[in-house]
Amino acid sequence: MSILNLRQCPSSSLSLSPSPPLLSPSPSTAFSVISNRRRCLRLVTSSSVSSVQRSVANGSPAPAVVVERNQIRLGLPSKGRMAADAIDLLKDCQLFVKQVNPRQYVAQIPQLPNTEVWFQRPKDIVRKLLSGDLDLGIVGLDTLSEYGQENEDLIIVHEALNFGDCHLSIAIPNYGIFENINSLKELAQMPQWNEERPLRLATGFTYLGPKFMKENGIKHVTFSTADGALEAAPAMGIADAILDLVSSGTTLKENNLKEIEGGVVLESQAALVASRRALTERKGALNTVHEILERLEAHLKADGQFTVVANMRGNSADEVAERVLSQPLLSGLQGPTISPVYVTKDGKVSVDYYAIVICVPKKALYDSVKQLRAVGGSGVLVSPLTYIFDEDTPRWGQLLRNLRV
Ligand SMILES: Nc1ncnc2c1ncn2[C@@H]1O[C@H](COP(=O)(O)OP(=O)(O)OP(=O)(O)O)[C@@H](O)[C@H]1O
Ligand SMILES: O=P(O)(O)OC[C@H]1O[C@H](OP(=O)(O)OP(=O)(O)O)[C@H](O)[C@@H]1O
Repeated sequence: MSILNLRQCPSSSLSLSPSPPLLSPSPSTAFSVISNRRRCLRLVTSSSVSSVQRSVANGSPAPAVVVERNQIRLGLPSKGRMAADAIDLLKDCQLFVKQVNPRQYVAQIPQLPNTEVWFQRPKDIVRKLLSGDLDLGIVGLDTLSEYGQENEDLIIVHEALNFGDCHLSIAIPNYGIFENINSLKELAQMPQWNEERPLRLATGFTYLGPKFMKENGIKHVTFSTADGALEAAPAMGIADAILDLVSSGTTLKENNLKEIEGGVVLESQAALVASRRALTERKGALNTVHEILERLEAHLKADGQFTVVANMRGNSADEVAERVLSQPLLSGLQGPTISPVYVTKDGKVSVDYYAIVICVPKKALYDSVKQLRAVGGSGVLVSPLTYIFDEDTPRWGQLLRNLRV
């Protein structure tokens, strides 16, 4: 599919140039017509290397100015394993993405009236953040690192959105000459690899792969690339090893491959990313990112916690507090809330016991209940927490320092 984006452009400023090949030996057929003026003709094709990617590869900043428009643009994965989770996460933050139909690539979030959602492939979200066509995006850290190539215009606003967990890792066969090889060091030292016969690594990560091997001093290595099913490459005799994403590890196991010590290039999960230029120059972008960040943090923080309410007999709130705080899992977020429970006895209002309210991490729930019981807690009620809004989000302060605003 190709999109013709027509803006007026002086013909003298047009340039038509074939893109240089990256790692792939086949010459790219991508052409871009670009201008350094704001009014220009841009031809966007689905070919492998776009003008944006070329500018990333050259390390040069994308547009010199922020393109004028009124809406803040948030890029979300259009399909694949991240798409539904990204929408669900926003929904959990009370940000409802309204898409008229699934084939429409633009949507609205009524709660953020100045923001448009654009559905894009993850790698295109990164490219469009760099070109200035998107301001914010949700992508995996792996995609960000591969296509962002450490470009300083990309800022990670929230690095742990709690979905899309995986890691990028080298894997080798668990048979033949690799049977006793269990680390990157051992792999590098195998006598089989030399200038004439280097280690052949198949990967879709054509930026991160060579960078990682270089950083680890592995010289005798060549790279090949494919769009999927890389795990088949060693058995087919096309590669000696692969570098690919792993989550459950099932695909590796089913293809008689194993990971090796020191072979993890990066850990990844979904992240909220922004264009530095958009945050500093686009009106309203910083406010929007603040709101999204606050909602995300409040939801994600609450997601790992339960509210626990229990009753406890005692002579005073202070005495109950001492008992509760003697237990390591019962201090809550800031400390327990302890309130008197009023009862009527013989016509008189009195306080025999206290209600304790604390937040406990979900994974420590049962141990916390045991500790509560151990100090006299009874009638324990547990309910999920929806949001925890702190006074300020540490990531917001970090972002402002990063932007130096
Ligand atoms: N087991 C996994 N394998 C691949 N990606 C995973 C896995 N687990 C989580 N992810 C995340 O999902 C992203 C891949 O999503 P998806 O498969 O939709 O896109 P893609 O393959 O990058 O897209 P495209 O089809 O446009 O090339 C990865 O970049 C990573 O962040
Ligand atoms: O560790 P696992 O849970 O088994 O997941 C890892 C596999 O998932 C991804 O492939 P995907 O399903 O996207 O298909 P692809 O190979 O066609 O990209 C990735 O490229 C691995 O092949």
